[in-house]
Amino acid sequence: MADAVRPPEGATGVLVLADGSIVWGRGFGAEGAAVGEVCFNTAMTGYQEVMTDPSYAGQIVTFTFPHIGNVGANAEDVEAINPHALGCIVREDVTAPSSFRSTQRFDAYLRANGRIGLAGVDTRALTRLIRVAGAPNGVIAHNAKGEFDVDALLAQARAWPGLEGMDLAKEVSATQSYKWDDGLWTLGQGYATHSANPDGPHVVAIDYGLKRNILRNLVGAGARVTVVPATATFDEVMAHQPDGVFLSNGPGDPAATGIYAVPVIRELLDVGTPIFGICLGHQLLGLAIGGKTYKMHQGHRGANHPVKRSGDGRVEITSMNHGFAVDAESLPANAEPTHVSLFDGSLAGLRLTDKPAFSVQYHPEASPGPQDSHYLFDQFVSQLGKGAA
Ligand SMILES: NC(=O)CC[C@H](N)C(=O)O
Repeated sequence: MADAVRPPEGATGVLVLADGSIVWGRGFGAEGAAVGEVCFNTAMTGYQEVMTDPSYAGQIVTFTFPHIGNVGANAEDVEAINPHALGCIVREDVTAPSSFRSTQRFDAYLRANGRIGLAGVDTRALTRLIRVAGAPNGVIAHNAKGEFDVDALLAQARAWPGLEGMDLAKEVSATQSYKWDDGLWTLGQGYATHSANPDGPHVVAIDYGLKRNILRNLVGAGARVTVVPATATFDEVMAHQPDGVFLSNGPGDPAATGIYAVPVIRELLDVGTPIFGICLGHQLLGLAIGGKTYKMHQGHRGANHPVKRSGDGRVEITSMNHGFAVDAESLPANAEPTHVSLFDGSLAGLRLTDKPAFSVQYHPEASPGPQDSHYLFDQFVSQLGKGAA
């Protein structure tokens, strides 16, 4: 590679894919380079929630919606204290924020948090490439002087092992347990926060990379919540005397995280603890009961994914963010598929027929996204009894 890799005039950012594709653009946010899997998200709102969702650790997000950054950034719409996605790729340059809730420009927010942006990209073409070829590994880089060593970036993209087999939950999880006391009531168009019901059932949430809005919804449904690290043992979970255990979402390959998570979940199932899992938590429950997970071609990431409920045939519009899935064919006889994706027929929910455990592949906490599936929090907390709201 020689002349072909000189940046075009004005290019201050680049995406280099492991297949040798080079996408030039204008860098924003932090300068530097980051390697990961390049995926796309079709949501039209919620870029800050997406960037801070720990499930995106190890990933670079292409937003298909062309105007990203136009409502700025604030301290309330975060799903974790810092962004976890490595960077983002967008069509239009980030503009000055137009929202009364904004406290900072989105590009300044990314810069302050060490995350790289790349603007001016034909995100439709990139999305088509990902759809056809599958989510590629790549490097996103930003240099204000437009100086890039493309050969080195390509070597970095090719050397990255990929998400398959990677346990990232341990890296994003809390390392100490803590109580969560911030609940959420949805009131028509808006919401109000409130403290946990001191007499509510106690939910212990295992943090594989959890989103704050899940905790708000658990408290909103009437629970008291204690969060424990991903590596908590069965005894450590039980020491909190849970009425129910929540298995969180999170990044990486469920099979890799399952090496330490599955034995704990199996013991919880054995003693009959009620369990609710979301996304990675759903995949880990699937593995714990003897099912298998697989890497999807390009995954599901967006806020308008229809799933069908097998119970009553109704359709829920859901928020999704996953690149792995539980193989429905691998489920044992005591597991019933409860939801299925109407986009590709993949498994979107399951429940056990002989134990109080259920899970969904999608994100019922609706952040960002539709609220059709909020009922799952009530379903979980109300079965725990003891004064649930
Ligand atoms: N949101 C999540 O929990 C994602 C789960 C898993 N890391 C996947 O990509 O499928």
